This record gives sequence, C-alpha cells and structure tokens, in this order.
Amino acid sequence: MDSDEDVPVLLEHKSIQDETSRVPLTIICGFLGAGKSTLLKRILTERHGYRIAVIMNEFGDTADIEAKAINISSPDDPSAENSEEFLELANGCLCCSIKDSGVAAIEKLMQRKGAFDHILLETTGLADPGPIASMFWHNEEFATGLGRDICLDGVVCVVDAVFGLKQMEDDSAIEGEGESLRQVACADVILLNKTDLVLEPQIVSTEELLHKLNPAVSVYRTIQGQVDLALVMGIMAYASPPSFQRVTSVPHNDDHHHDSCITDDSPHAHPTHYEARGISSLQVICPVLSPSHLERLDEWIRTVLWENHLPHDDHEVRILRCKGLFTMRSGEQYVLQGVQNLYEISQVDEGLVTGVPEPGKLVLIGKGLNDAVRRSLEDILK
Ligand SMILES: Nc1nc2c(ncn2[C@@H]2O[C@H](COP(=O)(O)OP(=O)(O)OP(=O)(O)O)[C@@H](O)[C@H]2O)c(=O)[nH]1
Repeated sequence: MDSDEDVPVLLEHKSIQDETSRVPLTIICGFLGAGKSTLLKRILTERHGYRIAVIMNEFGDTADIEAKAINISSPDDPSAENSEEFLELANGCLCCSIKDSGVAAIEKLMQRKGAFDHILLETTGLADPGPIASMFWHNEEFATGLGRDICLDGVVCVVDAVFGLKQMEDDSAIEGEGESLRQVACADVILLNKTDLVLEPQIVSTEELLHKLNPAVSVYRTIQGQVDLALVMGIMAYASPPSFQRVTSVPHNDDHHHDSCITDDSPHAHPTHYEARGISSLQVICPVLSPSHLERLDEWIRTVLWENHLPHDDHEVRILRCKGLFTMRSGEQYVLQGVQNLYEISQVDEGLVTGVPEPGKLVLIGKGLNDAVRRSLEDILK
C-alpha cells in the first residue's frame, strides 16, 4: 500500500470492548527460514485445545498431515481451479492454502464461521506486515464486509536467533529499509526462535536490538516454535493497553553494539530515541493530561500520520506503528493504537484501570523520528 495515495480513514474513538464479538486474526510474519512453518505445523498437529483456522501461503511440508482435503467451492464456479483448498485436521484446526491475497481465502473461510475461534494468517518471509495489518484493521471497505466478523488480534514475527541479528544489521546498512526491520517494527509479539543453536550472549544481543527497534514488543525465546499459544493469540494488541518493555540501555562490550549501523543516542534519559538506519523508534513519557492536551495530541498524531510531517514544520515523518497509553487528570486512561496511517484512541474500560494509574507513554516506530519530533511532542504536552 502506498500511503501517499491512500485516503486516510478517521477511526471512531470507541470503547475497546467492541472487539470481543468477532473472530480474532493474527498475522504471522518472520525472517526467511526463521521457523514460521515449524510453528504452524506444530499448531496444526498438536492437541492444544484451540480451534484455529490457519491460512498458509502453501501447504508445503504440512501436506503430509493426516487430513481430509475439502474444496468448498462450487463445481460450477468458473474460478474453481484457483480456489483455495481447506484441510480439516484431527486436532480441530482448519488449514487453508492461498497463493496470493489472503482476503479471498478469508471470505471463504468465514462461510465456515463457527468451526474455529481464531484465524492465523501466515505471510511470506519477505512480506511487510504493515499494509496487511492495516487492511484488516478498520479500513472502510473492511469494516462493512469482513470486518463485521473479524478483528485484528496482533502481528507475531518469528526471528531467527542464529541469523536474525546479522540480518537486521545488514538490512539497516542498505539504502532504504530492509524487510526484517519493517517486520520487527510492526510486530506486537516476537518469537526469537532457534535459541537452541546459539549462546546466551547472542540471544541477549538480539533481544536488545529488537527492543531498540520496537520498545513496545514482547519477545519470547522459543525452540522449534514451542510457545504457550496464549502468549501469541488472544492478545488483542490493537485494543488493549500496550505493555511497554523496559528500554534496554547500557553500553555493551560485545562487537554488535559498536556496529556503526546502529546508533543509540540517548539511552538513559526519557524520552529515548534509538535509531537503525531507515527505521527508528521514539519513546516518550507523557505527563498526566488534561482534555485539551489529549485533543492537541490527537491533532498532532493526525497530522503526522496523515500528512507525514510535523505540525508547523515540513520535517518528513513516516509512522509504521504507534502505541500509547495516556493517563488523564480525571484518572481515565486512553489507549492509542496505530498502524501505517490508521489510528484509534480508545478509552480503557474503567474496570481495567486499577490502583495508581501508570504514567502515560507514547511509542512511535517509523522513519524520520529525530529530535525535532521529540521536541514537537514535548511542546504540545507542556
Ligand atoms: N535447531 C532448530 N531448528 C529449527 C528450529 N525451528 C525451525 N528449525 C528448522 O529450521 C528450518 C527452517 O524452518 P521453517 O519452519 O521452514 O522456516 P520458515 O520461516 O517457514 O521458512 P520460509 O517459509 O522459507 O521463510 C527447518 O529445517 C526447521 O526444521 C529451532 O528452534 N531449532
């Protein structure tokens, strides 16, 4: 999707509870060979008790799964030869292969609504999950069609613990941004897979880089994609208050952190700003806000996401993903979720705000997030 040509959609400010009646959809992306198929094969074969519909690019090596092939399209359907194939699996899951766009497959899948409780959509190793996420997250066409039945649950990225660090460093060294950085930028959960093949220092270095690129992501170490599915499904990443990770600071003695491609310009202070060439993240602690602050913040976000520049400044900014938690003087909390040029600010259900409210935070991930952006935000939050 080219964000220049898209007409931005104003999302209603609404309660985060609206999402619950629809089938959640999780996008699975990941570096080439990182272990996506291994994860999906596990989901399709193990007895985990979930009824999951998995949409894969190709059945590939899961074709040997003992299953019954079903072609649900009509024999009279002229497009039948291109239709998707569905497999019903012994553990209660449904598997569907697709060749290109997942939307047609999902439309067909929804004819079987009730047979599954969750949808997993695998993307290819080179896919940028951002446009796919925004396609499933409140675009107008989607909201009046599939969006009535489906809500985006989150983006899970599988990262290779052996080659992931090098891949991200290589991608940050090339002109523009590499896909691995975009995948990390858009992820809500990262599975750092193949941790059986590397030593602890490499795992820690990779985790630190992942958190620098995306301070709001949860990272879990896995071997052969073994993860508690509750950590990757039903996370409602686009509806619930984001869980911000502790930002890793500290200088390191190992070589990776002296690589010139990765700079870390203010590791101790807030707001923090980390940058890998092409994509960077900016995390800002927000004070307790008044209603007029929230209004100004909303306007700031709108300008940056829709017009790709700062208010009263032509400095170019491109946001891939943003998340925020804002605490109001009244005690209410609001959550910001955004992907590409779509965003939503929703009030957190009062029942979920307990104890002393946390200070607000805003995380932006994208391009052009330099000091001018931080200052511009600080100005409107004064
Ligand atoms: N040692 C080890 N090998 C793994 C692990 N996870 C996956 N593999 C192996 O790594 C190889 C690639 O795994 P896949 O699951 O095919 O990776 P993928 O991300 O689907 O690959 P592409 O679709 O080609 O991008 C396979 O040979 C897997 O058996 C792991 O945690 N440890």
